[in-house]
Amino acid sequence: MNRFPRLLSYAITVWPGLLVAFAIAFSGMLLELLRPWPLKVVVDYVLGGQDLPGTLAAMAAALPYGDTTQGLLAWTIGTLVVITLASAVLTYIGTALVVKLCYRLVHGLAGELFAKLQRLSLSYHQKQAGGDLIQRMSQDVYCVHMAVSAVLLPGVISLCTLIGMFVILAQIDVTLALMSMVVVPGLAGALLLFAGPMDRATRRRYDELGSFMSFVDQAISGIKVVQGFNREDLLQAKLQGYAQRLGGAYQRDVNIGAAYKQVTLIVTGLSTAAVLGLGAWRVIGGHISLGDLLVFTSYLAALSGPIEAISVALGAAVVSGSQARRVFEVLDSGEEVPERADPVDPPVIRGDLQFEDVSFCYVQRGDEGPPRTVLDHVSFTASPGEIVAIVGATGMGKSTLVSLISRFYDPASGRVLLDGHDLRDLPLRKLRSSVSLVLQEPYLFPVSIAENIAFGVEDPSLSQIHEAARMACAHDFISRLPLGYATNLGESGSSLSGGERQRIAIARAMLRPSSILILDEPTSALDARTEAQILQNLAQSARARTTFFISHRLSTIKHADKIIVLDDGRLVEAGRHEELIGNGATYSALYRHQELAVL
Ligand SMILES: Nc1ncnc2c1ncn2[C@@H]1O[C@H](COP(=O)(O)OP(=O)(O)OP(=O)(O)O)[C@@H](O)[C@H]1O
Repeated sequence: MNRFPRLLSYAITVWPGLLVAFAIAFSGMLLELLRPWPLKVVVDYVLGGQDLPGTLAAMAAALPYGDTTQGLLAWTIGTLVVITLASAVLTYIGTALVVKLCYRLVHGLAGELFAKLQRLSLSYHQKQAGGDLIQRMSQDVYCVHMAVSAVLLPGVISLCTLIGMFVILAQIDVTLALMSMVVVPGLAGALLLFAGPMDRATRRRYDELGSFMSFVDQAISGIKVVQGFNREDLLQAKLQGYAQRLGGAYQRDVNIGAAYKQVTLIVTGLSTAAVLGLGAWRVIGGHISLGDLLVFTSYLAALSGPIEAISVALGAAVVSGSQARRVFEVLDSGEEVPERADPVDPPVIRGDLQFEDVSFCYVQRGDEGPPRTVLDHVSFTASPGEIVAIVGATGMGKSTLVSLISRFYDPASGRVLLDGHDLRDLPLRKLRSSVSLVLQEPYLFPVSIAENIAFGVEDPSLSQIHEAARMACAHDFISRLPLGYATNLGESGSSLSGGERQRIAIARAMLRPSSILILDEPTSALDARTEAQILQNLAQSARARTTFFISHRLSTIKHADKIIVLDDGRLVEAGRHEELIGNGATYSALYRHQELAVL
């Protein structure tokens, strides 16, 4: 669907409020149309001494002192004051209502965008800059506000005002009225000329703003590295570059908008001058009265209002359409993890996993060359109650392997089966709710410790949270904090040490009653004693689950039920510690190497 009509389809969702807003705006428009008439009454009938025409004479006679010159003047001025006041009140109420409706639409669109972002695959998020997505979420969603408040309402009302004025002007003088409409094709031509450049300039401006935001976001997130390496100057210089590009795009956008506005003003001004000249000529020729010309010229002056509003609305339609494109790009992105329309939905998930000839490569961007195989025909099984350790040198595909279990990615070939079902046939929510994760870089939210531990579970009790923390050897250090479990963590838990963050992440995983537990180097920042204690607790709780444990410290995984050894994406060995040592191959070489390193 075209961007602008699609934006307007959101407006329909608040149609009762919009109808009221239109009704208020129409009333305001009618008042505006009435505004010049008291002028004619004063000039022609009060000052000019002409007789009031039939209806007006009857109305005046019905009013106290309406049939006297002073009375008529007082009533006419009174009417003008009432029109002015009523117009102001209606404008205020209308504006407040439109703002309320528009914010509802903006929040709705932002909510839809956020929901979509949460569903989009990891591959999508790895390609997108976070700052740019924030820009789309926080700024570009206002396109729907602009579409309603700056395009739809003023556009329709101004068009009706224009038509109303034309009808009235035509009654005074058809030739002049037609002449005053010469402005319309002039404005249409200006829009045709400017729509393309305005669209491109707006798009570039918001794209540059997104890049700027992303740069600032990354610089602030990496502030420790920046300060530690004394690279503030480098980032400052880079910021200047981003700011300059943004400034250039901003100026171009504003300049094109200003040029469009000036061209529309010139078109309006020229047509007004022509009509004024012709009008004066027709008064001289005796075709219309001086009062008629006054009414006509005040309509003509008033005409510039709706005409300008229409040209502004058309410009706003282009700008909101450009912003909408950035929102719809995300909404229309098909990079969600695909789900079957009729998934298999087993009542319970036991955690029986089977990798069947699985190969995988990350999708590369166009400029990154051909995809590299990260997992190469990997096959193995893991049963409930088993602790499966995955080992191998760095970059061999260990994290990638476990990320297939949560369906962060799908295999390029082969299958991963859970309880006999291909993961792609299971409902995604069900699959993910049966998996508990501790990621290599534990992410903590800037909320309390208790909320962080409780993240994966609906309303756990405090004692359950404490128990999970005890299992993760985190209870003691949390209890020593002045605010204990209520301690609020900074961004990404920056107020804690690396080992403390890891233990909170482990507690979060422990609390979740899932049939699969994935621990990706969960204890790399812990001392040997704490690590041993956590592993012991884990071994006790692991009896009911299938546990995957990735570690570079082979001493920690000696007691695993199965050890899988990856080498350059291939599964080269699998078995218990003693068997693999006996094989004298990759694992035993790695193990011997680490033993020597300890000595
Ligand atoms: N999102 C990604 N896009 C492209 N390549 C990736 C991506 N993530 C990982 N890789 C590449 O895939 C390979 C395997 O990475 P993976 O993280 O699975 O290794 P690993 O064995 O867990 O390493 P480590 O022990 O260092 O954590 C690496 O060469 C890595 O560079």
